[in-house]
Amino acid sequence: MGVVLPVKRLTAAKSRLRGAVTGVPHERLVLALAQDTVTAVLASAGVAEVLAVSDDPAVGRALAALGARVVPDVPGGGLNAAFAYGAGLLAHRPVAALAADLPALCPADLSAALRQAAGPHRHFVADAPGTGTVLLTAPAGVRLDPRFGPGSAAAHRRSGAVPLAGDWPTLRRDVDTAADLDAAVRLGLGPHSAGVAQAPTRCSSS
Ligand SMILES: Nc1nc2c(ncn2[C@@H]2O[C@H](COP(=O)(O)OP(=O)(O)OP(=O)(O)O)[C@@H](O)[C@H]2O)c(=O)[nH]1
Ligand SMILES: C=C(OP(=O)(O)O)C(=O)O
Repeated sequence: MGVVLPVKRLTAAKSRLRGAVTGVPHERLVLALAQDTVTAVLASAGVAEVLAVSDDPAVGRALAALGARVVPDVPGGGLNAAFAYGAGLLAHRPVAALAADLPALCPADLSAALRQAAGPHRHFVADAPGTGTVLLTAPAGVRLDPRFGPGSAAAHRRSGAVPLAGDWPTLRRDVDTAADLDAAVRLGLGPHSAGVAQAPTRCSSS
């Protein structure tokens, strides 16, 4: 499976999270979320390649250092354009589109979801509240057709993608707000976010 992760420019990304950790620059927190997400993805069984889509040079350097391939964003395209572009570059193999704001992600949860996503259909995993999407997959040669954004779980279902029903709490825990970050802290954070938020670490990513 090839995994595509989009990361906005750090100054603009995750605006609802701004100020969530007192004394920590916003850009540092957002980068740490992406670093922990990529670290867990790279440690997950079934992942052959990780492609980050970002225009931010600091994101590019940090994620490339972890082992991701990094390509620039689609000018003016937005989140779904970034996912579609990245998926197109990996279309020779099954593709997974993953939010880059999953700092509690454990490789075991992602690996289990990717195993269930095998087969001829597109699949998705809803976020913890059930309205958003954290993961969308497509078989090799099938258009990803991402519909991320408000109400994306219903939109992905309407588009024909099949919901995956596993528990996977660390996969479903995306972080958009300070309350989401608190919930992720309770699961245990990856090392980058744990350092930034001075919180406990999660399952081992290696
Ligand atoms: N490359 C790229 N990534 C994006 C874009 N928009 C969102 N993302 C990333 O997609 C993931 C999910 O982002 P969201 O939480 O939906 O969006 P956000 O705009 O960063 O957050 P808010 O400002 O709080 O709405 C994060 O990793 C973002 O950095 C985009 O236009 N291009
Ligand atoms: C983009 C999405 O979510 P959020 O902005 O809540 O991260 C989504 O769930 O499709």
